[in-house]
Amino acid sequence: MRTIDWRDGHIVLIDQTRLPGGVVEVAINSVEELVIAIQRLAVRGAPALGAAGALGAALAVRADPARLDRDLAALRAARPTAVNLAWGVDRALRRLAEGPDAVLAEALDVLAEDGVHNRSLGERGARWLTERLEGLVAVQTHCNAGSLACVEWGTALGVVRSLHGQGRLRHVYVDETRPLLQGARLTAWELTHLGVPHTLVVDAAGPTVLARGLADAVVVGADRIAANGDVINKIGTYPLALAAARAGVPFLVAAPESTVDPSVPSGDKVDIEVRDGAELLLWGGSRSAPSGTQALNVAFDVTPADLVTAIVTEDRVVHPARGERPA
Ligand SMILES: CSC[C@@H](O)[C@@H](O)C(=O)COP(=O)(O)O
Repeated sequence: MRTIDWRDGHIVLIDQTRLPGGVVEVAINSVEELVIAIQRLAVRGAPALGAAGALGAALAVRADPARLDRDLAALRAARPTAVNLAWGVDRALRRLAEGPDAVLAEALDVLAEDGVHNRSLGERGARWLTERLEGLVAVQTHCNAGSLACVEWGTALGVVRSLHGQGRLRHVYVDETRPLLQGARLTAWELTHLGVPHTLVVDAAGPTVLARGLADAVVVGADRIAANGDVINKIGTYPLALAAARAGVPFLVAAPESTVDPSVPSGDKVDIEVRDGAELLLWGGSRSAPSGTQALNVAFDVTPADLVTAIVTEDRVVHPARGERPA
């Protein structure tokens, strides 16, 4: 089942806020509804946001032409950090002159390519690891870069799935990924369904997992990759990269080419999303900090290129720590 798809003239998506409680599908009939779904993280993860952008553009061009510019601007701006969202909008609009059916066809191509690209980059990432590591491989990951973050298959979890398929995977350590628990709720849910052995740890334990030699590599996805190889991903990725360097284990980033943004020279130029402090201050509806406490809810961080051992995409491997640039 795809995370996001087009059915009977509208978008359907799995509401990720409802997992792991249950798989609940939501129908999206307008750009306005889609923007809300993106902002509340019902659909999330960079490649899935690319698909949402493309399908959202298809919805926009079928609606009232007087709203088109406003709808497209709202869609592009729904979340600022993952470059894939605006990329998906622009990709579908390439065929605007041919009419709404052509825009939809282009959007559906984006969805079809997602699974193909993810399988390819997953295999490339697994090969990169098995050429360097002996025996069974244990992986540490962060956030969710699985099929739920894409249309299907997954990026970092695509690497994990390839390793698992080859009988080369020992274990996956999953950071819970505060404050919205994409690791605990989504990655652990996916790995459970795949029959992949895994262990959940609090985010702060990630560096200790590496220091104790429990994981042989860190494998994560990305929301944006700057031209110099800086990697922008879920907050908490950068500490893992520091710990991986200290422990001498590779830090591997698995992402499609659509996540590379040649227009951004380095990570410090990327708009990092700051979300509502309530996500930190409330826990299951009750306060986790005294009333009046301020919260800074920074949703992403920048891992400098010199800590990124390799980036694998559907087309290539780039080694930023050796000075290679993705763009
Ligand atoms: C293949 S998904 C890569 C990233 O998008 C993922 O690691 C991530 O940081 C997602 O953040 P989210 O806030 O859940 O959209």
